[in-house]
Amino acid sequence: MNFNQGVNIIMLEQLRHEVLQRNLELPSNNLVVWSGGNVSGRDPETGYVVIKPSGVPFNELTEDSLVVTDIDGTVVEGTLKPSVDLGIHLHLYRRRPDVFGITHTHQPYATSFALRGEAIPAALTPLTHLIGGPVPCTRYATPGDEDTAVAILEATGRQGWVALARRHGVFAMGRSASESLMYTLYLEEAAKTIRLAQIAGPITSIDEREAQRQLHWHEEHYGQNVQ
Ligand SMILES: O=C(CO)[C@@H](O)[C@H](O)COP(=O)(O)O
Repeated sequence: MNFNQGVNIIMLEQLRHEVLQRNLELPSNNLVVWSGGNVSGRDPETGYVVIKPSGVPFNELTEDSLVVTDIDGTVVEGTLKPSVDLGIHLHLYRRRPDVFGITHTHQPYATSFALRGEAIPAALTPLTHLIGGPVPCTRYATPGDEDTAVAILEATGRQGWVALARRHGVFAMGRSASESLMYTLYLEEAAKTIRLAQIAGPITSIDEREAQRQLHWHEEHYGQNVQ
């Protein structure tokens, strides 16, 4: 075994661990039930993608049950059939070199907007800090079909991270599997708060320039990895 192979194996082990943990956080955060939804991650060195197997309930998932494929969908490791949404994940990875993790959920509050074909308005922090504008809703695409990825990219443009798939759920991209999950969690919190506020009456969005100002402020000041 040469050194490079050793590094790759360690990196994929780390990625497997991260992808398993993020998948397990889908049902524990009420973003999906049973075996719905999925998380994947892309290894920056090999370009391989680690994804959940199809139809396996989350309480039966293990690191060994995850499937590793190349960017064309050829299985390079794993004995189970990959997620039915693999083609959507791979299409997004091919078109977005900055994306290294994808989370797909059926989270109820955000999906209530997707069902109505409505964007989630940029109405409050922390969503505005993270997204800096409304979360768009795609045109209809058949669930599971790669066309869903085409519709997502139409809605997000080249830089957006999150879209509502019409009559389906949420797809979030990130610089890692963990970051993509984070977007879905903050999105669900915001969607729930907006739905609760809407019971009392209509709500308004934050002004576009102020939402962008919040996004940039957050990038410059929030967390430990800033000056
Ligand atoms: O919404 C869909 C079907 O498009 C999926 O999210 C399924 O709910 C989960 O599929 P697997 O990842 O288990 O194949």
